[in-house]
Amino acid sequence: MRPHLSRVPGVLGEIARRRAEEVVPYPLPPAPKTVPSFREALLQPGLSVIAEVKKSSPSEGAIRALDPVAASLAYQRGGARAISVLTEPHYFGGSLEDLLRVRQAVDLPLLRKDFVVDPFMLKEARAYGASAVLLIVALLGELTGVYLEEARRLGLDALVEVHTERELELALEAGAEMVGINNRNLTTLQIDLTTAPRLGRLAREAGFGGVLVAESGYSRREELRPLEGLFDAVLIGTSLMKSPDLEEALRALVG
Ligand SMILES: O=P(O)(O)OC[C@@H](O)[C@@H](O)c1c[nH]c2ccccc12
Repeated sequence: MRPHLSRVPGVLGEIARRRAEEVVPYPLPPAPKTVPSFREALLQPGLSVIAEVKKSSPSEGAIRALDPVAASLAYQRGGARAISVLTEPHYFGGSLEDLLRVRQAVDLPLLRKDFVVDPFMLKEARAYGASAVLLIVALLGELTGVYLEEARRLGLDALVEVHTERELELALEAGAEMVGINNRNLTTLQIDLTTAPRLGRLAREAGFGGVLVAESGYSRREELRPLEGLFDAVLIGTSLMKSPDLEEALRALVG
C-alpha cells in the first residue's frame, strides 16, 4: 500500500513523488544473515550519536564529496554508535551502493535514510545491509503503522520521524518504538532547535518509554544540553561532513 503523496506540500512532496515514481521491484542481492541492532546501540548510557553520511542536501546544495566508507570509518573511530546513510540520489547524492559499501566496512548498525513511500523500499533496505529505516509520518500518515509492521516483519528497526504535535500523536498511536523529532521543517527547510526538546517532553508526558532521537541542525556541544536526560540519541550530518576531521569533530561534540 502506498501513501497519497499529492497532498504533501513543499520540497518534501517534490522529493517523495519523484521517489515513488522510481520504485520498480527487481531481484535484490541476498541480505546479510545478521546485522547489529540499531535500537540496542542507541540505548547505551549517555547521549548516543547517529552520524550521517550525506554528500548534499536541498538546503545546503553540495556539502562534501567525501567517500562514504572513509567518512563512516572516521565516524566509527570518533565514537558514533550508529551511522545514517542517505540513499536518495537526486537531492542528497546518496545510493544503495553507498549503504552496501558502508555495511562491508564498519561494524556499527546502519540506518537507511530515504523517503520510504513503497514497501519494496523496506526490502531493499534489508538487502543492502540496513539495521533500521526512517519512516516519515508527514509522508506515510495513517499508513505509518502498516509500514512499521512490515519493517518489523523483515527484522528492521524503524525510526519514526515527526515534526509536529499531530505527527507525534500519529507515531505513538501507530506503536512506534523509536521516535525521531526533526528540528527541520521538511516543507520549508527551516531549522528550529526548540522543536526536539518541546515535542520530546510531550512524548515522555504521554508515557512514551521508547527511544527518542533529536534530528537536524546541531553543530555545537552547547546545543545538545537541552537534550540531556530526555533523549537517547542525536542525529548529526551536515556539521560533521563539513569538518576537515570528522573523527575529531564528533569527539568535540560529544566526546
Ligand atoms: O545535516 P543535519 O542538519 O545534521 O541533519 C541530519 C538529519 O537529521 C537530516 O539529514 C534529516 C532528518 N530527517 C530527514 C529526512 C530525509 C532526509 C534527511 C533528513
